[in-house]
Amino acid sequence: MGNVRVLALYITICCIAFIVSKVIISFLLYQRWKRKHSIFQDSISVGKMVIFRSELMRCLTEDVFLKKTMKLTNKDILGSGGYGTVYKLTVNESIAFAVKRLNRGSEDRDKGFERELKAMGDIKHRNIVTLHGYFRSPQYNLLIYELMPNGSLDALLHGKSSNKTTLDWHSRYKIAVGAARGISYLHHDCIPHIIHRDIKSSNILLDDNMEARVSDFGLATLMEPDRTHVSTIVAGTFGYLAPGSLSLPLLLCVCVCACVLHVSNSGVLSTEYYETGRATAKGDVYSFGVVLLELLTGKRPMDETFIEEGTKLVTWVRSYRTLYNFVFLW
Ligand SMILES: Nc1ncnc2c1ncn2[C@@H]1O[C@H](COP(=O)(O)OP(=O)(O)OP(=O)(O)O)[C@@H](O)[C@H]1O
Repeated sequence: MGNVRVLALYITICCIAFIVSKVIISFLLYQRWKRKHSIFQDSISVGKMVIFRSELMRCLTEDVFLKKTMKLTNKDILGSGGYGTVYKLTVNESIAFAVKRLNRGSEDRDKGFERELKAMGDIKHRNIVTLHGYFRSPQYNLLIYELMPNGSLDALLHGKSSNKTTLDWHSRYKIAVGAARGISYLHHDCIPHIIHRDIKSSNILLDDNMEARVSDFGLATLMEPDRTHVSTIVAGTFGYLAPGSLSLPLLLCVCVCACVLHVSNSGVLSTEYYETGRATAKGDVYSFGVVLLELLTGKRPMDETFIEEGTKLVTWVRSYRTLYNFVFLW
């Protein structure tokens, strides 16, 4: 009888040891999986957080922000660009933000971060994405933006067919006018004036009313009102950069731009950013003209078919204009 009891005891101990070891192994594997999937593997508790005062930001204390940020995973990625990755940070069922992470270490990224802060700190305009605050730590710079639920114009026009929405002409017109108002505000009403330098469809985001909002001020340059240009190294996105002179197809768009942005056509014609490295407000107007062509044609400025044919959107539209001139004006 005594032997049976001892055997039972052994079996019980073995079972308990087996279960405990399984629990410990599962816990360690889970920790490893979590570390692999979490974006912020190192603690980011050391850093300085600045929140610009607004009603909405009352719910976001530094503690809540850091806790939620540490839990971000790849599933929360909204998109990524040349300077960093943007995540959706959900605070509660009704409040969410877009957090842009810029890794520190590269001088370029640090400069981009400072530019965004300088340019965006005080801007409140219905056609510009609001910057709510930022967090600066030794490893990362984080920018906290208003979340744009309808993504970017680029994704709407050229995204995967599954999530592509067809834009009617009224929506396209509304987006064009909204973006023009945002750019006009940067050029004329901000002191110092702001030259965006990277106007393109992926930097035009859409709010819940499909209203256009200009975003991404990582290349923005500040300019005193009495100056006409700022000399910089040429940066921006190929296909949107102003060349030595304005090509004909943009004339149509420029008429619209000129009306809304109060820039004279002759001014736009003398844009020379690509050749001289002089950033001017007119360079933004040229890039905006390319966005208008994108809205009108639904084609990317550097569409694959264009590259195959050794052309680009601007030149392609020009060929149609030449045809139009030939048929109707000759
Ligand atoms: N406030 C926001 N709300 C919702 N989505 C956003 C927001 N900001 C950015 N995004 C998404 O994240 C993507 C990446 O944005 P980001 O500004 O980092 O790069 P980009 O403008 O696409 O490219 P690049 O930085 O190379 O010019 C955007 O295309 C957009 O889809």
